[in-house]
Amino acid sequence: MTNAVLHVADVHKSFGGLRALSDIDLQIVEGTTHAIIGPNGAGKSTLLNVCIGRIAPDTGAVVFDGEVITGKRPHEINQMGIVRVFQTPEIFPDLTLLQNVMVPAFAKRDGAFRLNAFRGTDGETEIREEAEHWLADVGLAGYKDTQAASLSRGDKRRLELAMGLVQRPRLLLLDEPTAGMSRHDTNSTIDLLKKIKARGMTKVIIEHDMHVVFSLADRVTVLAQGRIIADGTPEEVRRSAVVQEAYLGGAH
Ligand SMILES: Nc1ncnc2c1ncn2[C@@H]1O[C@H](COP(=O)(O)OP(=O)(O)OP(=O)(O)O)[C@@H](O)[C@H]1O
Repeated sequence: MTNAVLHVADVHKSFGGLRALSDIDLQIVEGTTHAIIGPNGAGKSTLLNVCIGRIAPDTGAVVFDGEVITGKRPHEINQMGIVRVFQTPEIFPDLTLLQNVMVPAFAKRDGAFRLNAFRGTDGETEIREEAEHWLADVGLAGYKDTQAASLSRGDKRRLELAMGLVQRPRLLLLDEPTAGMSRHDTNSTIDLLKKIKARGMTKVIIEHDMHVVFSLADRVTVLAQGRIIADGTPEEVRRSAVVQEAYLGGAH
């Protein structure tokens, strides 16, 4: 048995007559960066949503740190240490960057964010310092009092990452971290994610950009039409005839 942090065990999910996930069995090993790739409609988002409790599988289970999490609510799974960032920008545009990072820090400590949390509470200094630390970590220390709405797309992603890191996740799920970014922003995001990778944090990345996948992943799982068609090192996957066929036959 491997030291899997997350085990997706024999998961199936249909939407009406459409089989979005079939026979999915996947292990995410502690300390690795594991990419999930596949053509449009392959089932990547559905799989991620099953892992964070937003979608219930028809059969099968998700086991996190030895505990079955299937059936738990998304916020419970989040509290256990699975943090998802990106895809939809989930920042607070009217708040400053510092306040944005303080919100999940409060939520992590208190189990929920209280509207009056910014007003002098016992832990505010500690939480402020924690938020400042993670803003600096993603390179945004100089903008802590700036309103989040004014950030560039790349910097919004950095902010989201800080909001995820402040929760000190056991497993970080990155949903298309470079979608819609310029090559320059993509490369600086890769550098940032490499820095986080060097600390040994376990990460799952859903990504279309192969440059990002091959720059970061230790292991790659390829989905097509709801099934795992390949799983291996980036080199093994790159050379796989089945994978090449799936991509040539698909939208990419
Ligand atoms: N809530 C839903 N109701 C019905 N069908 C759905 C639902 N969510 C996803 N699907 C379908 O399930 C299949 C898998 O979708 P999913 O979004 O998981 O794929 P994906 O690999 O993330 O695609 P993309 O790369 O385009 O985001 C698709 O055919 C999609 O249309």
